[in-house]
Amino acid sequence: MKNENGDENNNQQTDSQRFVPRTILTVTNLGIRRSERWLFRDLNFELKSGEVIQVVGENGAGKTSLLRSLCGLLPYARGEAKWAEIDESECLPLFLGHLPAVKPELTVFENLKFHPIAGEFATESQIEAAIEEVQLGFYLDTQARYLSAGQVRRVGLARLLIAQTPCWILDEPFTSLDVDGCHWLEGKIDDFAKNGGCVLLTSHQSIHLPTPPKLLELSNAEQFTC
Ligand SMILES: Nc1ncnc2c1ncn2[C@@H]1O[C@H](COP(=O)(O)OP(=O)(O)OP(=O)(O)O)[C@@H](O)[C@H]1O
Repeated sequence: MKNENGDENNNQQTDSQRFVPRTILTVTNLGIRRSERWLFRDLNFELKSGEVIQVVGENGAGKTSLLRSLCGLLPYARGEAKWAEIDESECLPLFLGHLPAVKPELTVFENLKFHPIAGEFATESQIEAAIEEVQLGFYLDTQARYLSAGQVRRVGLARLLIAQTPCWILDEPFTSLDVDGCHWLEGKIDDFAKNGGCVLLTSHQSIHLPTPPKLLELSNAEQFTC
């Protein structure tokens, strides 16, 4: 895979690395079909600790379908997606979808507390700290229905701060974020990878990290009917 500059890239592998690298996800000959069409048939890649991979491609190329399949939300038609074994104290992976899955009738706090993956091991003070960090402290007990689109996105992203997982799967996580929010999220992704996390994400915008993400390209041109 190549980075945004077109160079071969072993990103996030530095001398100051503070973790033992391991392969978190191995994708082999993966194929996904929607209706009567293959989106892709032979996708192969690995996601390792410390890596950030950005899935890119035109609208309809299959980026969301890929992420949802890897998280078990959409069946794939062929091939294999194998996750590493993880510690009991971890869960795998944390998926934030294109829509942030924030329940409007729950408060900001409750949306974190009752999230089945992120909320499982988090204490109340960790949840409150996460809400402060995404600048929603004032809205802690406010029902999410009263938040703006960017604030709803921030509730979803706050889950990243409390989840005990080595892997984030993020579908268009920058959607609705203001400029400061985008910078903040880029910083969080960079920190997470530097500390041994791995991130697979889609974004139609360039992501500015000290080491550019690897690019995984999907193409409409490879789609065909069957
Ligand atoms: N529920 C569905 N049933 C049938 N086909 C679907 C369904 N959802 C998506 N598709 C088709 O699958 C293809 C890939 O969609 P997907 O959402 O994965 O693309 P994407 O690369 O994420 O696009 P975008 O950049 O627009 O978000 C599209 O052609 C779409 O029409």
